[in-house]
Amino acid sequence: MDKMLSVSNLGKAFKDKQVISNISFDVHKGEIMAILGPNGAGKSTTIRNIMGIMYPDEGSIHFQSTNGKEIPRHRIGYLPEERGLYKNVKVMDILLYLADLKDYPLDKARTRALEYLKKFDLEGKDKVSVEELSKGMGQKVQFIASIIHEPELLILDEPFSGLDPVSQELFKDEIRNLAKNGTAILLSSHQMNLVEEMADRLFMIHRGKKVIYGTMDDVKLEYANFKCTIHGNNDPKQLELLPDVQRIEVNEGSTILYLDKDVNPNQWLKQLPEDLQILELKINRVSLHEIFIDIASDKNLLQEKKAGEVYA
Ligand SMILES: Nc1ncnc2c1ncn2[C@@H]1O[C@H](COP(=O)(O)OP(=O)(O)OP(=O)(O)O)[C@@H](O)[C@H]1O
Repeated sequence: MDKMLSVSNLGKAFKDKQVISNISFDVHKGEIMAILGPNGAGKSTTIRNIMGIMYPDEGSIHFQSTNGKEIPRHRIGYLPEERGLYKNVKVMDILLYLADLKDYPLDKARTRALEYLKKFDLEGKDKVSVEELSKGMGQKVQFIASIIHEPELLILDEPFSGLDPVSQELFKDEIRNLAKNGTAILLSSHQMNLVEEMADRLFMIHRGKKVIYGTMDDVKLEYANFKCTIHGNNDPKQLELLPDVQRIEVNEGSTILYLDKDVNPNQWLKQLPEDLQILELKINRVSLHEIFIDIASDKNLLQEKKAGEVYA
């Protein structure tokens, strides 16, 4: 697959504080690559360095188009984390102004703007000034601004934050469409369910360092171990001592047993003691959300893996 963006060994410090180090990943044509991590992990700093809003202390950033040449800046789209458009300007005027800055033909931009406003339930808002829009509407207009010029590479910093579920679906569909049509997409998010549904690959960052990098399938296979939820009145100590149990979580009337990697659930179930009270039992894989929480809270789901050693 064509690499459109390569980030190599990026490092950045603010005063004495190292905020990101050794960050390396690629984004390919037609893929959705997610960068995720807890608050303060370094996602926006990484993106701002890529966008040239600040300069890295170490490492390099390389944009490459499918024709082998560097992607010119005007072929990149960017939705910054800080939302905000000029307030007393009409929606169409701002979209055309931003398209013009990207050297995009104005007649095409006008047609695309009207199409997208319709698609995002903002039909007729082209003549309204930005200050009259709700927060979500403003976010939609800013999203349109980031794609109006048909970018080859699109970078979206927290595109879903503050959106209602219907608008989230609209954004999701459009982002998928863009990827299907060949746009390389890098998005940051901490909404795991959305990332799990959409991303082809992901890069998880924690305290400025890589903890996971790979395809969604690889990540699930590697980290999404099985967990077994048992409803019943049982002694947590007995459950904790069962084979292949990494750790347990005791809730009211039920216990979740997090199992080791590579456990075969059929065989594991066969060796449960007969005196265990089972009112209900469920086996499923941990979600990306749980993997994320474990990493963010330094629990031991990844204890066998040292951060940064997982994928090249
Ligand atoms: N301009 C700056 N000066 C000093 N420290 C900064 C600056 N920008 C970011 N930081 C620090 O860098 C760290 C990473 O911040 P960053 O905004 O990249 O995190 P993030 O992963 O995007 O977080 P969030 O999900 O909360 O937006 C934080 O500790 C933050 O305080």
